[in-house]
Amino acid sequence: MSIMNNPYVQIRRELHQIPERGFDETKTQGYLLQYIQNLPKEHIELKTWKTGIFLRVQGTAPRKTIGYRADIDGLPITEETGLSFKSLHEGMMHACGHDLHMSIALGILTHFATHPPKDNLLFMFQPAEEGPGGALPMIQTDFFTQWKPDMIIALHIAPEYPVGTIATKPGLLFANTSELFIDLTGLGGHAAYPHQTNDMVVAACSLVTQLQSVVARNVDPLDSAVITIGKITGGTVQNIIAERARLEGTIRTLSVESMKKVKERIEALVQGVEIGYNCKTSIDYGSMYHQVDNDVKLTEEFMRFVTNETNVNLIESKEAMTGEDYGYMIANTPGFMFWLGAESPFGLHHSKLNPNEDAIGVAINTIISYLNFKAN
Ligand SMILES: CC(=O)N[C@@H](CCC[C@H](N)C(=O)O)C(=O)O
Repeated sequence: MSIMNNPYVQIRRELHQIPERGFDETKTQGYLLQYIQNLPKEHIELKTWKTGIFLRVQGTAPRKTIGYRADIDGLPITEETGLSFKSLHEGMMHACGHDLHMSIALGILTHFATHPPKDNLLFMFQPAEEGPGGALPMIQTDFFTQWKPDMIIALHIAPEYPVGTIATKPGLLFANTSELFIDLTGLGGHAAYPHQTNDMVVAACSLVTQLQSVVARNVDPLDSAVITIGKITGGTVQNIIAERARLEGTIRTLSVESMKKVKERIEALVQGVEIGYNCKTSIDYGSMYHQVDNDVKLTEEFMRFVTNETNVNLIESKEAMTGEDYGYMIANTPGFMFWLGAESPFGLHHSKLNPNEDAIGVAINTIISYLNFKAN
């Protein structure tokens, strides 16, 4: 397929305009179903699950099933790209490339719906990757058990790599994650009478600073961890001392042991704030994601395939502190994930992320070739 005539660029743009939050992707699911409706039906079977879709391409002489996963949700970010096809949903944006992930999956699916390989293919359009996580409940369904793949693959766009790059590694690729929500409740009051109150804005600010010491002083420097507080809310108006504050963040670690240790330290610091600022606190860890652990043999084989059989430039990447609930999909089924170069001066989760759409054709061609190699 020539990149110039790639219809999946237009599909990506249409999906880009309708970003929706996890498990709220009704328009997105409707768009995907309408597209699939127009594919030849002889070789495909479809089941919807919540806002996601399972779709099996029946192989001509199946010995196994190969899974392909694409995530479908957007993020609560106000888009600032100025693109003609920018988001039509106020305050929502496909700022993590899932619009590209879906259009690439449709491109691959369209090819195999008309040219089925010997083996079965299972396409999974998965909701809620950004949270609270759709992969784990999706693999716990009867649909997944019935059509169970023997291996699964997935990609994620990478704004930092040029188009034409694929980057991955055998073994650990993405971190363990845990969301983090901390609520602080004290005694509010008049801005001019701080001595009669317990100010939760001051307590929250102190806690944010203390949390950074966990990574700096409690985690082995040769291991890696991140604590990010992405949102702080507190108080009501400028001249009232805040009764409540809330921190919302995420924890990332490369090992399960570090996650446990980081949480213990966070709990100790929160307890300290409770005593020091005379307030009540609560911690909620929200959703947690299993690390993405690429199957060594399959990933090495894929890396050799990319090097020998395609015009794509392969890079052996390092681990990243990003999280992906796809990790659950390949925790008990062999599989791997790879980065797809989609150069953009602004990175993932940025309001100006503008991936290079030429990456769509590169991915469709490369994955079709790889699946032809594995499934025939
Ligand atoms: C690829 C990517 O950016 N994934 C997200 C996953 C977020 C999981 C969860 N909501 C959390 O924040 O812990 C990421 O932020 O890495």
